[in-house]
Amino acid sequence: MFTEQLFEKVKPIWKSYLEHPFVKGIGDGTLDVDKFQFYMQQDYIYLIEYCRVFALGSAKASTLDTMSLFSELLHATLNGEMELHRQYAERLGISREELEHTKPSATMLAYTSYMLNKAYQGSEADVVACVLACAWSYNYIGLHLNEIEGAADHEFYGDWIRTYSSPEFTALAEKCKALINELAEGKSSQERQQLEDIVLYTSKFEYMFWEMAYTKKMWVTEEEHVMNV
Ligand SMILES: Cc1ncc(CN)c(N)n1
Repeated sequence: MFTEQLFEKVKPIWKSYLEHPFVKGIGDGTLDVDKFQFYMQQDYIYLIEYCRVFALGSAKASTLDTMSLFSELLHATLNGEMELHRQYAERLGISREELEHTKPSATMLAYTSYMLNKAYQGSEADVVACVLACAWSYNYIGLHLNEIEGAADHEFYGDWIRTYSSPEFTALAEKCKALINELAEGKSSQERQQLEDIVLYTSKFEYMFWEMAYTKKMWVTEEEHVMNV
């Protein structure tokens, strides 16, 4: 199956997520809350753009089943996953306004711009390739962290782990996998390579996102500009 081949390609990158201090910190509950807050705000505005990618998928869908799946993913992200962020924001004393108007970091903007560009230019299969690493790798991380004794019961990070390891989130990731397997069938090796490239690039962006969150990196600082003149 196409997703099995894809997994072999992205495995080293995805394994590095599990070793990343941000992800490990969620798993053992030691992550600094200010880093999580930074992540959660960037992730909220990431998800707004991610929803637009699903909408493009619906517009490009060649069957009603595919159109329906993209609209299901859009609905689940807007009203399910983003509700997790809204609840964390409330716990952290961040208003809805502030959350929605978070200033974008360079990595968040680069990642979402890449997905939107590919989704606008490409086919419905390219759109699924754009969202695949997002849905599947979060489920992969959620399921791994859920195996750590007591992690899902952590009073702060437990909600995050329970969301991404939930049967509902797992089912959505599985639907994305099934759709790309269906769409990849009958495609030329060049077209399959194109899909694989999108999944590889988005997987690399996922790592950069964890790193951005851990270092709370927005943009190159004034000092760095000065040093490089
Ligand atoms: C950056 C990122 N990638 C993926 C997901 C899971 N939808 C997310 N919330 N944020």
